[in-house]
Amino acid sequence: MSTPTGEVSRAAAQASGEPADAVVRVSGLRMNYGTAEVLRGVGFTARRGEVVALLGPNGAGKTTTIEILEGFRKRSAGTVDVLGADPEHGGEDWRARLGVVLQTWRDHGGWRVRDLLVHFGRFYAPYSTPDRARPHDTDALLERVGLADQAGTKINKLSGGQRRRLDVAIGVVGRPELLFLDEPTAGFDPQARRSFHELVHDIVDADDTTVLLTTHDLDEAEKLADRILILAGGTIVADGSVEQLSALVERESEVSWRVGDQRHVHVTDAPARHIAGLHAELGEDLADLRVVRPSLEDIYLDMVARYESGDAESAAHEFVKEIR
Ligand SMILES: Nc1ncnc2c1ncn2[C@@H]1O[C@H](COP(=O)(O)OP(=O)(O)OP(=O)(O)O)[C@@H](O)[C@H]1O
Repeated sequence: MSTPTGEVSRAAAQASGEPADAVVRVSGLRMNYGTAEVLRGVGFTARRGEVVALLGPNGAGKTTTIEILEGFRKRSAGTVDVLGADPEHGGEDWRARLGVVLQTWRDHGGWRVRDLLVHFGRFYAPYSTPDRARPHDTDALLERVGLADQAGTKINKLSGGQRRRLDVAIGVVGRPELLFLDEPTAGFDPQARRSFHELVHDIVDADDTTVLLTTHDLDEAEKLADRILILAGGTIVADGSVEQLSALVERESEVSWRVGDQRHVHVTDAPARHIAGLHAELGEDLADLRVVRPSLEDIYLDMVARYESGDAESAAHEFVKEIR
């Protein structure tokens, strides 16, 4: 699908059933570190304005995937298209359309907040277009991320939460079409996490930005993302909204009850009907009735536990069985 310059034909992509407004297209992506096969055929797309979470256990290959998409890491095989180019051949003009929220800046502690944003913003000015004036107006951006009062503060005097807000401001100062967030709220308390999520939504909605974030936390993926991709065993083992993925796992419930001393168990996709039948049949003899529906989280956490005990391949395999 790629031409020698890395451009991908939109017609070819549409013919293959991919969305026309895809900003990221990945297929058959493989990555080996020496003899270790970390990615074994990863494929997904992300559309314009979509917030996509790449979720998976420690060491599943999330950071590797986004580093390949950012053009920071050379893949072993597969096709990758990001904003119409192969990241391995993306030039400065391509890079200017991306935003990356890195872990907190430590090198610029003596800089003042506003000066640093102006400094980074200058890089984007030559890439301004009629549709997207670059960079963001500095004061408007400071206002939006809640740092207007800290404009003249030195970075080493900011609190942890304020620094993270500055990280986001730096990531979006060039008004990116695609923003990468690698484990954006690792180590946050619940309150800081919630306010960070609101900030990301606010910023990306305003510019219809596509966001690709990594996390190992299902709750974070659910709060931030329109769509979740679960990476395990080197491939994407599930792809959908939380509702879609939950619906897949909630098909089968386990109904258990007791009659006298005897306990009974029945697995069904229609628990209400089964319970009504039991009630009609057993009346007052029906005791200790329980319905257990495994949630997406139960199944995900089981998979992570198995994965982290060293059984990555069977963890991924069992997970796929559970949700199909
Ligand atoms: N430069 C490298 N050289 C060799 N192996 C690497 C390198 N970078 C990552 N790995 C290995 O590749 C695997 C995937 O790592 P990666 O950081 O992409 O996973 P991750 O899903 O982002 O993990 P985490 O959630 O812990 O950050 C791990 O086993 C890691 O040890």
